Amino acid sequence: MKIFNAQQIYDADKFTIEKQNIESEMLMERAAVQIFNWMHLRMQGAPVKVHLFCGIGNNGGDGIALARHLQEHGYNIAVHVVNYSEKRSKDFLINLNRLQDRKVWPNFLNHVSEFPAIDKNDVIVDAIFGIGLNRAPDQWVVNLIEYLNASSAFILSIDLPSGLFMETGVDNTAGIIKANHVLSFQAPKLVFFLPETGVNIGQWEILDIGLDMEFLSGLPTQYELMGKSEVVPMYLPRNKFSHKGTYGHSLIIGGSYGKIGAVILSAKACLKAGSGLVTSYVPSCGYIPMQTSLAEAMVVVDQGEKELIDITFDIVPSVIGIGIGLGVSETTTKAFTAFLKHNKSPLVVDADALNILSKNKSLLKLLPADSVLTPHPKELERLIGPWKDDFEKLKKAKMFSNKYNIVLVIKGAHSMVIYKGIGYINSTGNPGMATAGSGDVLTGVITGLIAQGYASSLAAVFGVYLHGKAGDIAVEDCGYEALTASGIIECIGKAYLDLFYVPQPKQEKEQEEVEEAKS
Ligand SMILES: NC(=O)C1=CN([C@@H]2O[C@H](COP(=O)(O)OP(=O)(O)OC[C@H]3O[C@@H](n4cnc5c(N)ncnc54)[C@H](O)[C@@H]3O)[C@@H](O)[C@H]2O)[C@@H](O)CC1
Ligand SMILES: Nc1ncnc2c1ncn2[C@@H]1O[C@H](COP(=O)(O)OP(=O)(O)O)[C@@H](O)[C@H]1O
Ligand SMILES: [K+]
Repeated sequence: MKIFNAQQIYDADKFTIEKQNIESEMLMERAAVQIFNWMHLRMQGAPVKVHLFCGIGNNGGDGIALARHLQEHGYNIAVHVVNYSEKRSKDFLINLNRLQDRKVWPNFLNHVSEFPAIDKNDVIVDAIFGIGLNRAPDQWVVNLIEYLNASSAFILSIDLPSGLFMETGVDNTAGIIKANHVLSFQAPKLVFFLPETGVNIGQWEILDIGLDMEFLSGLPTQYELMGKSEVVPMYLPRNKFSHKGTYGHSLIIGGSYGKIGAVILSAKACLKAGSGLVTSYVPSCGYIPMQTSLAEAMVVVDQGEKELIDITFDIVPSVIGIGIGLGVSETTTKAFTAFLKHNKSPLVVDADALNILSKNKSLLKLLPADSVLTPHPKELERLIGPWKDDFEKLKKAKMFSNKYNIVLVIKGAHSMVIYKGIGYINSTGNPGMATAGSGDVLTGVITGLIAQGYASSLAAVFGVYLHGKAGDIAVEDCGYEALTASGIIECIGKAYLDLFYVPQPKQEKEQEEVEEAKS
């Protein structure tokens, strides 16, 4: 699913209005009706107090139009206009008049107003600012936002939580609504997925307000949300007459004394992802643990007993995953440097190999084109330097990826793959995956996909999706706390199966169950 910037949404609004030959307030009406239906379905006329806080732009207009529908259906509403500017939008005014025609008189708030009392059981509709916020809100509006956040009432934000900018970070985070639920128009917004801004969003949902799909699908975007329908076409089906050589030979290089487990996890995940053959390359102390815990993998040992000192081997791997459990000693750094100088295989670089690259930036140019780097945020900071907010982080990450011609996987909740200026945002995964070794599993999965012939950028996007989906499936049986990296590996197979799972219509399923019970 494409993620649009504010200008693209305004352009789509304009195009739709012209093509459908409608007034702009019709779009606002569609938006308001959709939100009303959403609320009505859940509230079923309940006499809960609904406070609508409406700005004076079109986001506020949505709120005012919604108030009319709620009032017409007998809901207990209070409308507060957050009067932060004289420049009321045309459609806001149209809807304000319609509301006043129905004898609903909003409470106009300004910098000297006392804020209305709100009970924790009330519902707040946040229609203060939408995608049009272009400077920090005045202090009294920040105070109001803080007041609403502190109320403990359920907050439903329209389009996006007020106070978030579409294309830059926020200095004063006190001025951002903490939404329990966001109803966003047409497509999710980038800020929903970034760690600094995403924390303000509980759940989000998309409402279709009928913006022209042809126009939207023709827009080039810098970000894309990758769900099942985006990744299924990447899947490479297997050929009946294939053999293990068809699916490549992965080499997993890493490990040091006390960290052989990382290589075991990675190699196991690589096999489960479908690599035809897997060899691990470890210091000699890793020989027995590798051979006893993973029968399917071959093992080549380094001359070093406790760490890698000379990375040489006589196999020709299709792809190499390197860095897990490696350590950053001077000896290993030398061995890694020498390896990079003669290596010709595609690389997936993780963990300590990234840390060595960060300390020796001149090595970056030795990476083969389209190598995949998988840093978590701390490793990323070591590679690209600090950032002032998530938007600057993305800008720097894109520059880094372009400069070295690499695929960058920024790990975290909603891991993002950066490649050729585009950010592919992952939709799977859960907080149970914040556990030791889950990154090692990801390295194995991506390596295993490249071995099978996936282009490295596709392997990164598809691999991140599968890894997260495996975590989502695994967590269903054990809960967040008990999820382990091994648990994720066990569900890689189910994550593949899920790609092609089509839920059965309920009736059909029930019928089958009846037949089964009869027989
Ligand atoms: N026809 C349309 O364009 C539609 C727009 N929709 C709504 O319109 C919203 C965007 O509306 P607007 O562009 O009017 O913008 P907003 O309502 O988000 O912002 C209000 C206006 O206040 C001004 N402003 C920005 N920052 C300010 C600040 N810190 N202090 C004071 N004033 C500030 C801006 O000039 C902006 O136009 C969307 O988020 C969505 O909710 C929906 O009604 C659907 C259709
Ligand atoms: N809250 C979360 N939601 C979704 N995925 C997560 C979350 N926390 C961590 N992950 C995933 O788990 C993995 C953790 O990797 P990493 O930090 O390298 O762990 P380790 O070094 O222990 O292997 C990444 O793929 C990341 O995206
Ligand atoms: K809002």
